Amino acid sequence: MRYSIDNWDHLFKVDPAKEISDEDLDAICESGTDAVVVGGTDDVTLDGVLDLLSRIRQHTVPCILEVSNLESITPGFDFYFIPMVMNSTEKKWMMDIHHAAIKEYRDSIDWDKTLVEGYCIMNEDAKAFKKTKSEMPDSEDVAAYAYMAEHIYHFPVFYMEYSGEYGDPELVKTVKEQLTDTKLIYGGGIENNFKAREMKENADTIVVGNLIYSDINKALKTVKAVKEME
Ligand SMILES: CC(C)=CCC/C(C)=C/CC/C(C)=C/CC/C(C)=C/CC/C(C)=C/CC/C(C)=C/CC/C(C)=C/COP(=O)(O)OP(=O)(O)O
Ligand SMILES: O=P(O)(O)OC[C@@H](O)CO
Ligand SMILES: [Mg+2]
Repeated sequence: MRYSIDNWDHLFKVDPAKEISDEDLDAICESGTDAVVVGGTDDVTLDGVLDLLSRIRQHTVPCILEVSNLESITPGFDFYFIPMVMNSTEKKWMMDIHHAAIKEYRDSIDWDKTLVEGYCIMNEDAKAFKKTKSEMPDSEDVAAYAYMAEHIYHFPVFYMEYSGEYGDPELVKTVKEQLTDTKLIYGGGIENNFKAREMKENADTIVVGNLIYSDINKALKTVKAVKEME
């Protein structure tokens, strides 16, 4: 089947490095979310990825691997998200690691199922920010990254990543205004229905991650909250 992000309002992101009960994972998969993303920053192993894949595969929800390292890439997902960290100070996270992956996997890649994400990480305390040695952009920088994502790199997705922290809705609005074809994903600190809706006002798609582990019932409610908009 060919999936498309064009109609995705809501994604859950589950972390292979974290424990999740069958009951909670089943509820996530049956919640009505548009897809379940498997991804994290630290301690992502092939075993952890395969464990989640086999459990999510018991449901019909589309299952996406957001690739975080070369060691945990595996076939079997409906879709692959490839992060490229635009505000990293190291070329590795925008070029070298992808170059290595292409050398290893180029014959296995189905580009119809692969989506490149221009990431801008905006929480200094996030593991991904530290790992990629990102530098904090100001509003003008973020808008310029978004514009570059669309017009220079032709990325299908620009991802405003506040992982662990709630971002600035006004900045999300400004960024959305830079984009025509490139889709805007917002993720970070969505911990209730209000925040889910506030970010979905301007982002094309919102991602709920940590709330799954801190308050599963609130996390599940965010699906209906954004699906009821419009
Ligand atoms: C066999 C097969 C099917 C092959 C196809 C595989 C495929 C499609 C390959 C494509 C080729 C390619 C170019 C791959 C690139 C692979 C790669 C290693 C990219 C680097 C990704 C990257 C920049 C990682 C750095 C960390 C990062 C930005 C992760 C994104 C996820 C993220 C920010 C999670 C949030 O963090 P979290 O862990 O949740 O934080 P907390 O724990 O604090 O909550
Ligand atoms: O974990 P939270 O803060 O919900 O962020 C979601 C996602 O953007 C993380 O990559
Ligand atoms: Mg997380």
